[in-house]
Amino acid sequence: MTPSAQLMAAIELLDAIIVAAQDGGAAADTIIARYFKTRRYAGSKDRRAVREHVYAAIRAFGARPKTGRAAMAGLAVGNPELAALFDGVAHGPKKLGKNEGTAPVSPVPEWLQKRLPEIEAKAPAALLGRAPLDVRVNRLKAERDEVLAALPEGAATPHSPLGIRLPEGFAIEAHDLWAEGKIEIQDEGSQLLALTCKARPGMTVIDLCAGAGGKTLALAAEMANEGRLIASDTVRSRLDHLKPRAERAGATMIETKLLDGGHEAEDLADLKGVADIVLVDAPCSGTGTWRRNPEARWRLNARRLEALQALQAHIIDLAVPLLKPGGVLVYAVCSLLESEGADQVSAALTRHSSLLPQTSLDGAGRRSGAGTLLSPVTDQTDGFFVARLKKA
Ligand SMILES: C[S@@+](CC[C@H](N)C(=O)[O-])C[C@H]1O[C@@H](n2cnc3c(N)ncnc32)[C@H](O)[C@@H]1O
Repeated sequence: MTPSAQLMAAIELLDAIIVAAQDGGAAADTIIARYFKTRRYAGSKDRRAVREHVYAAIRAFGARPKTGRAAMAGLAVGNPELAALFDGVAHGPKKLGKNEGTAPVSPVPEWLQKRLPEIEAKAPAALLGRAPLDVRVNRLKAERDEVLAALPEGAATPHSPLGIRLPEGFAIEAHDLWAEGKIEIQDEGSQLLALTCKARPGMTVIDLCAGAGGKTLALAAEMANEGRLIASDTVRSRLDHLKPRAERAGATMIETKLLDGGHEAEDLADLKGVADIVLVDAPCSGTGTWRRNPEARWRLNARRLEALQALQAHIIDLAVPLLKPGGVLVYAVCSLLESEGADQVSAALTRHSSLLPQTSLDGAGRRSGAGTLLSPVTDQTDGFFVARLKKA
């Protein structure tokens, strides 16, 4: 493909990604993969170049652009090399009109800028930079020193005792260590969050919003496969992904429980009062994970955020009755917004007088209300809020 044809492909893809973000359709990565499936003539260099255009636009524009052309024309402002690719020849985009293109204003949507903590609001570039590749050593199968010796490209993560940081783009899934289940791809922030649960062998632990089980696997390793570990979620396909991952990791103790959204309390009735720990890794805005998922900014709006906050409170209320006396609720969101973190916990403490906040995350992050906030700006992890609440 010529460079201008690559640009045209990026414009077409951005059109599809913009519509999908607006209508809750497929993720950008899925749209890109589908696009190239039907265009076998595009080689790996073409794919890389097109992807780079697409993600440069997604990272630069906090607010969703109107069209793919508007996005790329905006990026071309002050970039004569890119502007020259609007050459009007076959398979390329037509020439830029006079004054066409508005440069991106901010990588953070205006309505969200005001809601971010000051530290993050002042450093939007760090929220949208490229994330390193972190892996967690699976204690069920290996020790960190042994894995570090086999991975000279890696370095121990600063906070998690199980983490190894690799250069961005490192092909870890092609490595024997991954195939053997000795390591799992997991951001250091997620690792710390799982460790904050302090799950131990013999305990009963419920991972209430388990998804595909990233944290469940970490909990199984902390529990050395002894005790009870229940992974629940309302989406079957997510729980289905957990099975092969658990097999690879040698995590044999996990029970899965599919919940019927809206009727979760009935589905969880048999677990009332049994849990030493309930982890609520709640659905959220994802404002802490823009480095990996920058397109999330184009999907979020104030109404969606409000709905997520209501769901978070609902799931906390489902979790509390599952705790035994002395049990701990660990509430977490991959968000930097106080409304989903500190405020959510403060409201939960008001609703549930049996809960008492405990210290979470020694040595990493900063205090945020009754919990701790990890941030890409100050901790070089994904952004996470986490709080430990003990039931009297
Ligand atoms: C942040 S994700 C969890 C990620 C997962 N813990 C991990 O480490 O990979 C939130 C999950 O909550 C699930 N969820 C949404 N509503 C729920 C509900 N009412 N009860 C339980 N889980 C729910 C979503 O399907 C989603 O998988």
